[in-house]
Amino acid sequence: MQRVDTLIHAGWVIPVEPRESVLEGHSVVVHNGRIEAVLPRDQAEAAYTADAVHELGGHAVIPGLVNAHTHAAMSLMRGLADDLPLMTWLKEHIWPAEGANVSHAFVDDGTRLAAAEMLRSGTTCFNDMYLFPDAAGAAAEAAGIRANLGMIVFGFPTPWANTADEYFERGIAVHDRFRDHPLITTAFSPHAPYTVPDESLSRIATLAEELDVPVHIHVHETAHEVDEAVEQDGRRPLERLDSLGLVGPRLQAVHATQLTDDEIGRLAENGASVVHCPQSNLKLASGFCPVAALAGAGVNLALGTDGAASNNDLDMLAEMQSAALLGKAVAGEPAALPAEAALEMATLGGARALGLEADIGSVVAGKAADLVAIDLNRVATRPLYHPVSQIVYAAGRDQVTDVWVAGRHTVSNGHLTTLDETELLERADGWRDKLAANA
Ligand SMILES: CSC[C@H]1O[C@@H](n2cnc3c(O)ncnc32)[C@H](O)[C@@H]1O
Ligand SMILES: [Zn+2]
Repeated sequence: MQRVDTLIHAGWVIPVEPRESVLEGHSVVVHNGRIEAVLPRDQAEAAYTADAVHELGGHAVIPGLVNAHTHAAMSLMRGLADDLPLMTWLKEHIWPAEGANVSHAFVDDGTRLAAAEMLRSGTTCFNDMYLFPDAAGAAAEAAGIRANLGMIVFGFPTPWANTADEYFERGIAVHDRFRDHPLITTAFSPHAPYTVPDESLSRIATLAEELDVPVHIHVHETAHEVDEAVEQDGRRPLERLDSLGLVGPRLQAVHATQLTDDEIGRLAENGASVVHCPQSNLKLASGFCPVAALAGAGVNLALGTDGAASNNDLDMLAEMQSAALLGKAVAGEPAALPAEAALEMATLGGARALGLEADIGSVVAGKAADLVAIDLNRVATRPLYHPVSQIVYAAGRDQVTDVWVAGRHTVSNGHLTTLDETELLERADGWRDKLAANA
């Protein structure tokens, strides 16, 4: 008998790799933060004893969800400005509020609040794009959640940096600080083609190769963005990014609601990922990402919530359901984006986009033990024909009971083990008062 850290006896294990696999009555064996084995329960019990044994018979265990695009600290701006189109929302509400209020302390508190919401709803990894990424990293560390921090770049001053050189210096300092961290990685995160000049974008193309990191950017979010670029520059933004060397396997193209067939082909040929944010696109009326066409062309698809100021939650289960339903509506085809494909987008697709597929995204021996247990023994998900159908089309985040990140039990029976929720709420209220006073 081998002694290990944790044994999870599940009703079903949904490994995601291979896509259609559902392992009934299986156990996940966890040791030193990694998945040691996934076995039928009787075999696991015959071979292993564990310090912690979890009986989760009515539960499905899935890979930790990967939120592939968010602005975590914007949880403190949830509900600040609703029901507006993107550029009015940004220019008249969000950017002024950020200019007046965002600081290291704001990002620390906002990211902790977001991490609590994400962990409790089954997200174990988030791809962040926000000011003060050093504070976001420290908050993620405290929460015990995996994070990819944005080395952000804008073409104008913000509370984080004033000049192009300052953005690069500060971003690279964050990269260096977290270089060997077990849960934290970095990406270049130029905000968008319309806010970052060519010189900075080509510098990013070179540095991303040197540092071996992805490039995370909002692109083709609205028709207005594309039309304005064509008017000013004679080219569509993706063409401009391509000419600057940014359309390649490192690219995480966020939103991509406006794509021609040629552009879909170009993304596929170059191995780029698209990060679909259906609820933010719906709320800002930005447009519809052609996910079925992208999947058909072989483009890797990931899923993100965007920030809580435009979503207005960080709930990846709900996002999966929206993606699956909208994918069918946009394609005019109910077979487009089946439940298994939506789950893959929210897990392995995100891991691939972040360059972390060797480590996370599926429940496979050797990968990190980023795991989520969902209680299917509830009225919302019974009777049960297909666990994956219940997870994608019916389950709510209140059904997430247990979460492990690299083997650490961060949510236990619905309770966060790493952060004090009462304190998070008090601080959130404090920021609400400050933002309201500064408005
Ligand atoms: C580079 S820091 C992130 C920056 O992005 C802003 N933002 C939030 N949501 C969106 C969106 O959907 N499109 C474009 N920009 C967005 C956020 O307020 C920060 O300023
Ligand atoms: Zn965004």
